[in-house]
Amino acid sequence: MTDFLASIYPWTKSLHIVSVIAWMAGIFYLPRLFVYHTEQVAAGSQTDAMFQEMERKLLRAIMNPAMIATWVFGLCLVFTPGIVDWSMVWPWTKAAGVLAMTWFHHWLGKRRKDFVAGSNVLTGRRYRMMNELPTLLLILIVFSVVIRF
Ligand code: HEM
Repeated sequence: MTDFLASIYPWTKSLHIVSVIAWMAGIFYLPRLFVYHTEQVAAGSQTDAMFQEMERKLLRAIMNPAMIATWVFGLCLVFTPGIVDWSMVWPWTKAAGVLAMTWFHHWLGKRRKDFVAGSNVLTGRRYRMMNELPTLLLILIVFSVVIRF
């Protein structure tokens, strides 16, 4: 199995990076939609329904599959021989960043359901602030995996 993973390594890594890009596109865009949804849209209006549809499609059609693909290809890289040395610091900081990013994804999913139920209580400012979190996590993850301290 590890020989097989080693033989497909360039493919796994390419697919990992492609999935990450798709996932991050959604992670940054969905909270922006929430900001506009909160600040510009009246509950129950036609625009409200349109925003809910955009948010649902973004999460279900792009973000969920991209997150799963990132995890699958990322774990294949973890099990590829010679890639991860757990005695170093970077795999742990990367893992912490990735787990926090996954938590943020699920937090966004719950907030989407709030809009559907008409029970969103967060302000646009709050969504803007939360949007800083994936930026910080992205920096942590990329520095971990590239600098390899
Ligand atoms: C979801 C769980 C994830 C796992 C298990 C995982 C695992 C890995 C591993 C083991 C590598 C090393 C490959 C190598 O050195 O050849 C890697 C590479 C990489 N990962 Fe992840 N990763 C995950 C998520 C992410 C996320 C969320 C991002 C960005 C936000 C990311 C960005 C990258 C990048 C840019 C590389 C290429 C680094 C390089 O070639 O120098 N990964 N990943």
